[in-house]
Amino acid sequence: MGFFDKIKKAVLGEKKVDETPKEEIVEELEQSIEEIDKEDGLETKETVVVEESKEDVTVEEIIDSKQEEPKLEQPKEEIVKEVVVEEKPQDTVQKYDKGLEKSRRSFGQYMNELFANFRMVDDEFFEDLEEALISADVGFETAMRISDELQEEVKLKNVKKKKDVQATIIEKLVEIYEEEGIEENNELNIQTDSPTIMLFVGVNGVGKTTSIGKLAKRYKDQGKKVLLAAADTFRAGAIDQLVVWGERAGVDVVRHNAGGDPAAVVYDAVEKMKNEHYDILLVDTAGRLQNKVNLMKELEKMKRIIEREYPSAPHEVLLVVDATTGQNALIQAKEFKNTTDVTGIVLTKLDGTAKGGIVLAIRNELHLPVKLVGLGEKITDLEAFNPNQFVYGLFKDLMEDYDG
Ligand SMILES: Nc1nc2c(ncn2[C@@H]2O[C@H](COP(=O)(O)OP(=O)(O)OP(=O)(O)O)[C@@H](O)[C@H]2O)c(=O)[nH]1
Repeated sequence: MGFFDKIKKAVLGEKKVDETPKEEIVEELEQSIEEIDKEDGLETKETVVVEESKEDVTVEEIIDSKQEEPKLEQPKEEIVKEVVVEEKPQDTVQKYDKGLEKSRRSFGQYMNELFANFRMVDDEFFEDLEEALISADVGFETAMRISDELQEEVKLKNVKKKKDVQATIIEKLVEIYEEEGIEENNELNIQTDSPTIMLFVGVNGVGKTTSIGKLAKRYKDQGKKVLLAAADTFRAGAIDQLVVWGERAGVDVVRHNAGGDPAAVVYDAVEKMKNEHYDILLVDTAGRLQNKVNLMKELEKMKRIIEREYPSAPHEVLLVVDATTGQNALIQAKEFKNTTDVTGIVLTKLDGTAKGGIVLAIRNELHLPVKLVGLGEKITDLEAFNPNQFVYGLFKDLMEDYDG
């Protein structure tokens, strides 16, 4: 099996996943329902029409709307069930696929430009390659590493053909995720038999509150009792925003007034967690990097309060960074890593950027695991980071070109 086939298999499974676009699934669903309606002598047109304005309408939403319809009992439910079952496994693949579209396109473009005038693998080619990789936001160190490794490989295997050089580059990029000896656990450290507490840090506007809201919704849907703590007391807006996300997700929020002591919010939240038996506590903190000492002290104080009640907590300190800021995200991550014990990264707004290569830089230069990725603004658009899916989403077109 080819190198890229292995990745494809890991992402898509043995069988080729049906890549039917959601619109087509919906259309099929509508047609099936119409047929059943005709058999039943019902006119369904107006009830099954998908609202044009709802661009991102989910199959679940459509299904919900259909379940309200009268008289269509068993047969429609069966169709609906089928669609749900088929949709779920590829939903994540599609989200990665869509979320990484811009990055994939730009990466492909850099590679195409690089190889447009390819003649041979000489010094000039390696310089151009380094430039192309840096432009694709994989980071300076990563670009140099790939270039060095490629030079060795070229000598070792006498790689000359354009196609083989291209394949080797992608192979090297993918290998960054597969290095032995570097432990990377992309799973969130969720406790199964005791409460889980996670702190979220990151500068303003990166998507901290949104990510907390999305994660809260996910755990709530799994039947967990979730509590949020608005410990970013620096800005009144941040508190209000968390309250709004709490409402959206249907979970409780502990809040104080703006300007209060964040540690006092955490104290109240921990008490509430203990007394009312919450499963998960997500703490929104203020991430003011301009004052590192204060930030460190503030976080340490919060941790001490948490540890007093739950000695193994916090179970995660997640740094939220905005992928659209590219290299700035990397710099922020480096600074936070030096300031506090970050256990993982939440990389937001991947859908809005062509700088998806930043994941490779974070992986190669920081050795901090990316644990969650934001792939859109909807409450369901937060995904567990899956390296295979990421790599496939980023290099899919190139893999298909080179691996046949
Ligand atoms: N496209 C896209 N937008 C996102 C994503 N995550 C967050 N956003 C948007 O980013 C903006 C900022 O998000 P917030 O959650 O308010 O950021 P924050 O870090 O909490 O910022 P402060 O509240 O100012 O500290 C909002 O408009 C979000 O909708 C994502 O994954 N994709």
